[in-house]
Amino acid sequence: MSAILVTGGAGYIGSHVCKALARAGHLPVSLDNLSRGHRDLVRFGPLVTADLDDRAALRHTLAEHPIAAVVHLAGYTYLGESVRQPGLYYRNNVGGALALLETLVEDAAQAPPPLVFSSTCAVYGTPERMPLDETPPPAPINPYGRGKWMIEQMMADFRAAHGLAFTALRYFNAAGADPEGETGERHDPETHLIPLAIAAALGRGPGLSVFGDDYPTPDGTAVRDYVHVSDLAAAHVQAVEALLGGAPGGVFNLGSGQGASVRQVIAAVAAATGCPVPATVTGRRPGDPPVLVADSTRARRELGWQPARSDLPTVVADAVSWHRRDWG
Ligand SMILES: NC(=O)c1ccc[n+]([C@@H]2O[C@H](COP(=O)([O-])OP(=O)(O)OC[C@H]3O[C@@H](n4cnc5c(N)ncnc54)[C@H](O)[C@@H]3O)[C@@H](O)[C@H]2O)c1
Ligand SMILES: O=c1ccn([C@@H]2O[C@H](COP(=O)(O)OP(=O)(O)O[C@H]3O[C@H](CO)[C@@H](O)[C@H](O)[C@H]3O)[C@@H](O)[C@H]2O)c(=O)[nH]1
Repeated sequence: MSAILVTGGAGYIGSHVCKALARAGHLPVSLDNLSRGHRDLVRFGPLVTADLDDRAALRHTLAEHPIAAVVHLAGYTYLGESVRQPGLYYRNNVGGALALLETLVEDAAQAPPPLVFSSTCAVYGTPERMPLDETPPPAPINPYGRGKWMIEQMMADFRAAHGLAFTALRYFNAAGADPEGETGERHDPETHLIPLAIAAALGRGPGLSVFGDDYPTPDGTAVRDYVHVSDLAAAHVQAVEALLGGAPGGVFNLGSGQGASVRQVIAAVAAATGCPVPATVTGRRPGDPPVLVADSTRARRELGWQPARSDLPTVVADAVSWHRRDWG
């Protein structure tokens, strides 16, 4: 059994990655400062409660467990917040990643463990061609995306200087929840469309704000690619195992390949809950591109990735089941 360090393992995607790693016979060792994660979602291996910046805790964790690889998910994740508070994002996400990278390569006598990094389609900015493969040069339009692109470039520099092998997984919109109900999405505050639409439908939150209906899309609302979090988790296991097997690593877009507009998501939530979603159109959210849909051919071909639950009705149904349970 190999121990895999999972930063951000108490978070939404991280907890699903831990489950998938454990299922595949690995020991996920979560490192999370619990600033936005949840202790009770760490169910599949030990938790080290520490900040990425705490180099002593990182060193101790690396010494205590024979860490074969690292999955680096820890970070802040809100595009809108990053526009309002860029310093927070550069300090936590870029500064945190730098502390991690420097600690991983500290012991010059040993090859650093390979790293799988949570990147995002937000690195592409407002690309012209859809679906989107990995060829357009990154041109992020918000501090969150710019920070993720900086981290990808930092990892490439660490590869050149220190032999760090890495894979960057550029996720589109993570959504849904573990179909067995062991973990799911619990952001606080919640800003993501699907949980907010479910909360509005079930009377657990305010009516939904639709951020703009004047986009150049068929119904005027923004189009995104909602990919099931369990499918994302499976890709992490494949990426880790490829690196452990000596593969060179790479950059992969992870999405379902299907675009859904905000209005289509609202309709899917209404169908899954049997309740209408009260919604009002407000202005566009700064930093939001009109359309993002993935071409994940490279991940399918090189990692053998096969998304199984990423059709919108399944994504929404799994999210509804989780929230009904989690909200009690
Ligand atoms: N949710 C999405 O749709 C999406 C899409 C693309 C990329 N991502 C990336 O995936 C990763 C996970 O996203 P998520 O939705 O699970 O978010 P999340 O907030 O649920 O999880 C992030 C976790 O990181 C922890 N964390 C944050 N800063 C930390 C620090 N300095 N030290 C230690 N722990 C820290 C938080 O406590 C939290 O548990 C993030 O890097 C995010 O940018 C998410
Ligand atoms: O109350 C809301 C919330 C969202 N939206 C819209 O719904 C879409 C999806 O928004 P959201 O669920 O907030 O996700 P994103 O802002 O697209 O960001 C997610 O997806 C990105 C990749 O696309 C990741 O990088 C981020 O970490 C992750 O939070 C966007 O068009 C939003 O404008 C609304 O209309 N109303």
